[in-house]
Amino acid sequence: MAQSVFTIFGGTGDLTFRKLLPAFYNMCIANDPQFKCQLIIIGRRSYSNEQYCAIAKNWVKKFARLPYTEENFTKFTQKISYYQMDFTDLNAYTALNDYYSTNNLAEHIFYFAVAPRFFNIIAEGLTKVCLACKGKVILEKPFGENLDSAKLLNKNLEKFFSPENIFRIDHYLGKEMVRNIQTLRFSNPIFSNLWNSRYIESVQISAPEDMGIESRGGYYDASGALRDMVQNHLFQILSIVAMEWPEQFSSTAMHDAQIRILRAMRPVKNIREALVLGQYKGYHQENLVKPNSTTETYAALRVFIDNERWWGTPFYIRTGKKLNRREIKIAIVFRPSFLEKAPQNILIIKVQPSEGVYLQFNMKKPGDTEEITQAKMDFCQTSYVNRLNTPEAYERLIKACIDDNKSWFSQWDQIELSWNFIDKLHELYKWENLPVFKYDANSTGPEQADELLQQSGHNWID
Ligand SMILES: NC(=O)C1=CN([C@@H]2O[C@H](COP(=O)(O)OP(=O)(O)OC[C@H]3O[C@@H](n4cnc5c(N)ncnc54)[C@H](OP(=O)(O)O)[C@@H]3O)[C@@H](O)[C@H]2O)C=CC1
Ligand SMILES: O=C1O[C@H](COP(=O)(O)O)[C@@H](O)[C@H](O)[C@H]1O
Repeated sequence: MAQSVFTIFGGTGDLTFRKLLPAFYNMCIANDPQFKCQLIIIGRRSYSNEQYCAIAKNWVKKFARLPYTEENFTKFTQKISYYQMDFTDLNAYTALNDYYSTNNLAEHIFYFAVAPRFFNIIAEGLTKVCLACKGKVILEKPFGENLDSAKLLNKNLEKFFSPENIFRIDHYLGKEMVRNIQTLRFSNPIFSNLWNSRYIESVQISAPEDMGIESRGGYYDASGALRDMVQNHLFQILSIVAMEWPEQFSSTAMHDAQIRILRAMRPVKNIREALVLGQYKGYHQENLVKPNSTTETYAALRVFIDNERWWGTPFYIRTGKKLNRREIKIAIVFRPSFLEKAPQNILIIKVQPSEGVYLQFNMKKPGDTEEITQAKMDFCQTSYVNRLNTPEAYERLIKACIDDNKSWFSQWDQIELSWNFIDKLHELYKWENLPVFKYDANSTGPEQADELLQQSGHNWID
């Protein structure tokens, strides 16, 4: 197999250090003869290769799935070339093209690991790179900053890259337990028969993070939690949890099933009952954040899906920065039993940090009593040994791109529908002049997010 040349724009950014380099390290040292790559890292800072690799080393040590060894890291650094350039300078691309020719680099995969406002300019610059239009491009989420910019971006990118070479990545679609949702749902009649509003009271998708925005103020302050997490990752999860049986596990069938859910999302009328935004205290002191910024670092929302299966069952979504924990989980809360004292059954799909499934049901307390107690069955599929063998999301998706497999990449119509929904939420929130509530770092977020559920007699499952 030919060697793929990955050019990573945004090579000094958080995504590259935290996720991409550790993923490439894993793939490079995994001894897969099929995997051959070269990494051209684009950054505007003045680093030698050695300096760049010395910084990368600490990130790889901390985040790579496979064990760090000096020998392996040295092997990995042989694949890395740091290339200094300001990617907004259109003249700089001629020199980049010369660099590719001198070093005989073809089979390009361009990775746009940058804020979406830079996608256009990089694509324009690449028109000066002879082989670029034959290459593939991986675009990070969010694709655009709103519906209008996403449409324009789509049009412009398709002028340059052919549609089959455009890979819109959403790394949540590479996560093991997100991939598992459909198997869990459809291959288990004990779940599939109950997977509807008759039996399910609410669905809760939670993705709290303990980190703040770290060094990403430049990107994050223009984005916020709804654009950064909900429009893409969490709506993808919602549509997989809610979709109908896709008839086959083919990518087109699944994509169509997801699209039907996004179309059925009920437009919000009363924003006060649907959305709570928050911002952690101290956010204004973060680097590159505008003074008085009202960007939300927390979002909680309630969504309804207007179809027969989900009529009347709310889907709650919450995510935020600087909260008291980092996890992703999907809680399916079943309707109460006719026995008043029996707590509700709950099924939790644990996506991270541990992967597994948790089921809560009722038993008789042992002994001479009729009291009810909860049985908590916790299946954990992450053990240390297993983790070493589970390809991480980015590894999977990067390999899929090399193989031209688009099954688990976002499609344009999904992006369009979810932007449409998110834009309206933003507009309504602004129109009603609703506050962005302050919350303490290390907390569960603003208390107004609890009230969002309490209005329907529900509570977040923690
Ligand atoms: N961080 C994460 O965990 C994830 C991020 N993403 C997505 O990845 C994208 C980037 O995010 P993230 O890495 O966090 O953002 P950062 O702000 O950390 O990184 C942005 C990068 O762009 C570079 N850059 C900006 N302007 C220029 C320029 N003119 N010339 C050259 N380089 C430039 C920055 O360089 P410099 O260092 O010099 O400022 C930096 O390397 C976003 O779309 C985000 O949604 C997706 C999944 C996960
Ligand atoms: O896309 C993004 O994802 C990360 C969270 O990813 P995870 O795999 O660690 O759950 C988030 O921190 C970042 O803000 C966002 O851009």
